[in-house]
Amino acid sequence: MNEPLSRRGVAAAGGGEPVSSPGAWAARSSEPDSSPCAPIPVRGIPASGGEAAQGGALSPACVSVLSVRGLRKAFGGNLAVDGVDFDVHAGEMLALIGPNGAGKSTTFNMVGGQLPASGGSVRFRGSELLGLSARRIARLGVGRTFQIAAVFASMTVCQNVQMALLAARRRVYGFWRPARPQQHAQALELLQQVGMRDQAERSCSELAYGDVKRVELAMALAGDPALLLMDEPAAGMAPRERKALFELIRGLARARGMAVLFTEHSMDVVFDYADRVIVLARGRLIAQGGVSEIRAHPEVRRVYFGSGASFEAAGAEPFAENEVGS
Ligand SMILES: Nc1ncnc2c1ncn2[C@@H]1O[C@H](COP(=O)(O)OP(=O)(O)OP(=O)(O)O)[C@@H](O)[C@H]1O
Repeated sequence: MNEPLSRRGVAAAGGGEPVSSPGAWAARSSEPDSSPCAPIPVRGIPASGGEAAQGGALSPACVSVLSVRGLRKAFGGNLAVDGVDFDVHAGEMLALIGPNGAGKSTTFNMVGGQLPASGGSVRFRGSELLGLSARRIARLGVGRTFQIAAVFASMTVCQNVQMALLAARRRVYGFWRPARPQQHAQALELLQQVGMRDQAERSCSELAYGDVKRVELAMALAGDPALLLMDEPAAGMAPRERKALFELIRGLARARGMAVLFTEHSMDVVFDYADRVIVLARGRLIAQGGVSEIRAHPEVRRVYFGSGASFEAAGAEPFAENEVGS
């Protein structure tokens, strides 16, 4: 586990063979806003091409990092997640949206190992995740951030990232001192990537909320994840701040070839930053596709607005208008 902070190659689903380095991915992806992948057809939902997906075969860079099939979760008689299928690809920003109670958090928690599934399969780079602990899943290369950023307020920015590096390398706390110079340099490198290098020695308690979210992102990157799960990363942030955060996340996804699966209630960021969108309602996947397809999708509009309205009319903030989301 002493590998350098530079990114790992991305391993193929099923085989574990590195097929794409981030450098190679960046070279192929000269258009930073273009989606890396065409959609994969999944059970029950036609794979009508996303904007960047028109016209043919999948790009060689389009490696499925996560494959979810038939995922289910029952809470007693309530089927919170009901046979959900989707893929997330290297370098891709995939948004998981849906009204309150749709099953987004439940899905996230099953993928991240916080919640046992009732059925189905979650394969990460070919390995089954269901049944593994959250810690084990993290060590396989699945990073996670939470709605409420989890940092130690009493520690400096750099110390927080050093702790995350130690945890990622399975070092016990007693190794803190000997490991410190190396961890410090690596922490600074990560902080550079999230634009927080110049605040490394500040206490986290002094930071603006947007900066705390950047620190949390640097901590999630300490495990060098091939997949990052972000549960409402921009919750509680002002529009300008959340756009800046999503610019950063998308840049990191592209540069590292890192797949990002995120939930978000702010439709402006979903529509601006997602390569593809999957939509849950009452535990079922009702649509998947590119942003413009999802905006125009009759079933999606129906679950968000009833009938008649549109995302455009609601100013891309349907939940605020309709009080069906947080
Ligand atoms: N621990 C639990 N025990 C029982 N029912 C639960 C539990 N967690 C979630 N549920 C139920 O599962 C369904 C899906 O909830 P979930 O939190 O996944 O939805 P969500 O899409 O994340 O909603 P929100 O946007 O409000 O966060 C809801 O009906 C919810 O009441």
